[in-house]
Amino acid sequence: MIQFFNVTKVYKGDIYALKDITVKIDKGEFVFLVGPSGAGKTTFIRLLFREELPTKGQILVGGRSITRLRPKEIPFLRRNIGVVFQDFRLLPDRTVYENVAFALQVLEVPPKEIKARVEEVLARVGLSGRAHLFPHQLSGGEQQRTAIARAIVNKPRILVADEPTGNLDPVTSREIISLLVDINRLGTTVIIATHAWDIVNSLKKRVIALDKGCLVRDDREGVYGYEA
Ligand SMILES: Nc1ncnc2c1ncn2[C@@H]1O[C@H](COP(=O)(O)OP(=O)(O)OP(=O)(O)O)[C@@H](O)[C@H]1O
Repeated sequence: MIQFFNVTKVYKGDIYALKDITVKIDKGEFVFLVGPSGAGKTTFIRLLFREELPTKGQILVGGRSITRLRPKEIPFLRRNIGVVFQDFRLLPDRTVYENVAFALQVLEVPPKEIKARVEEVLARVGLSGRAHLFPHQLSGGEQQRTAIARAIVNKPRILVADEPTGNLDPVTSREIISLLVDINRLGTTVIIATHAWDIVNSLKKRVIALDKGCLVRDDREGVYGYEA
């Protein structure tokens, strides 16, 4: 479902963020992407939803080359990929409900359907009673749950998260990762870039390790490998 073929990304200033990465992630997998700061994790994720283009190599998502998409085809790729960030990126002047609904409004989903789908997804992330609150009235964990609800409300086939627990305490971090595991159990491919070594070590999921832009490890039931 996701394939990187000899992908290299060089940023301005001759910075090799990724070097010759070849990797395949199947439909329905749960993958941790680990590695020290600057290893290339964020770059990997940005390439995946075509926020950046590779300097060399090819990336396929669902059998299609995403490096060759025309600009007007990019929204179709992004409909299949939900993205969650460390800093939540919620709209501060909209409620939980409105933040999630907005993702469907831009796709011109009919209002009646929006209401049903937002209510369903908020129940799924455990926020039914918090729908009317604004982001500043929520805990960090609740803000991240809102961001996850927004990312999955359109039922994407892939969910990527870039350090989703980076701003959260250890207990809340575990809850958020559990939620992502639940989402994966229902069939969504989940890819998480993280420094949370204790969580990675306890879950025994696939671990892809990057270091200085190189893929240095790919283990089926992996561990973090070193302390952050
Ligand atoms: N837009 C950019 N322009 C120039 N260099 C960049 C850019 N984005 C990332 N880099 C560089 O590419 C390398 C990989 O960065 P990346 O953010 O992908 O690493 P990371 O593993 O996500 O790090 P962290 O764990 O600190 O978030 C680093 O050397 C970084 O400084």
